[in-house]
Amino acid sequence: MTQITLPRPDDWHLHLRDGAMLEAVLPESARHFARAIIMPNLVPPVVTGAQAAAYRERILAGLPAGMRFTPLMTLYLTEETDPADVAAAAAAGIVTAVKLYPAGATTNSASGVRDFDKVRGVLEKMAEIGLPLCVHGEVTDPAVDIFDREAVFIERVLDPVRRATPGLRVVMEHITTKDGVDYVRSQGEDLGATITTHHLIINRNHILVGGIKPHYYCLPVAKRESHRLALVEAATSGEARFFLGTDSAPHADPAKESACGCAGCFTATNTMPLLAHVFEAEGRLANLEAFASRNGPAFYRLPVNSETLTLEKTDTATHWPAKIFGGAGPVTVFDPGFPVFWHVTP
Ligand SMILES: NC(=O)N[C@@H](CC(=O)O)C(=O)O
Ligand SMILES: [Zn+2]
Ligand SMILES: [Zn+2]
Repeated sequence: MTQITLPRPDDWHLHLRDGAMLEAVLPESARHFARAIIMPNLVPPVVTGAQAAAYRERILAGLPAGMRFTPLMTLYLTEETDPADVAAAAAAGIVTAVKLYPAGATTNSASGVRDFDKVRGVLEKMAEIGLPLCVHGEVTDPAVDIFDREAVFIERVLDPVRRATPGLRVVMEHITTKDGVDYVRSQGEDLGATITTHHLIINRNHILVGGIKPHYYCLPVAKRESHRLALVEAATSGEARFFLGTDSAPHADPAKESACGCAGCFTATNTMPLLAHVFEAEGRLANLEAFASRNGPAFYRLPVNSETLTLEKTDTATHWPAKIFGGAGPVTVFDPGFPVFWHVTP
């Protein structure tokens, strides 16, 4: 038996949704993670400080008795966002970051940004107060191939926006390419990146070979194997600017198993055992602590959690429920497609 104990991990990119879905998925995250950056892409989106405060209350109210979990709230950046509201929400401790969705890039992103000149005032205010911008980094130009959208976003949008706003602290969310890894490494300390669990495990073949697998479909879509390998190398390197953001994104099964299925993988339940597997396979288990517990707080200028989490490896494969059930319908838990021998100790 092998064991590893880490400071309790955090999830720096999480979709908790609302209502019945929130109630079903919240314990799955709270069981292992101390804090999470909560994505604001509800319908309608969380755009003001008051809405973020109300959403935080709904999350805390949904937490089962005996569980501790701190939701770190974000605001959904729109072309109408008021810099003063953002600054007030940050000063009051209501929001930890602002989220940029290019309009139409992903699930519930219709209110996102089309014209970056319209958000210049907000970005400048954020640079001034040190509030991070979390970015869904894909262009939405229909002429750009879906597998190239991250690389093109870096060149056409991200790099120009960062140059135009010196001091802006940016997290490239859920990077999926070697281009993303290389860009982060080429830049200074004001740029970080989250990497998801599933992008360390699947490539585009997993989605498309032998029949289409809707539960492996997420955005940004998984890329070819060479990109997955670059992500694994970066995540397991221990380097400070790469940290865990699961992007666990629940959709009820009928919405995924459909002629037009939703994007999102649900990994809240089994992320920590899966990461232990991936890091051990690289001979880098010792760096799991950096990736899951230390680098995120360092970037967000928050303390590392004082509580711990222990993972244990046994001779028998770990089993998770294939689905979790709640009022919003069944949600399929991400299946890595190979046996995993790690579990989180109770
Ligand atoms: N990752 C996804 O595939 N889906 C996310 C949105 C997002 O993070 O882009 C969702 O909200 O369902
Ligand atoms: Zn996204
Ligand atoms: Zn997401």
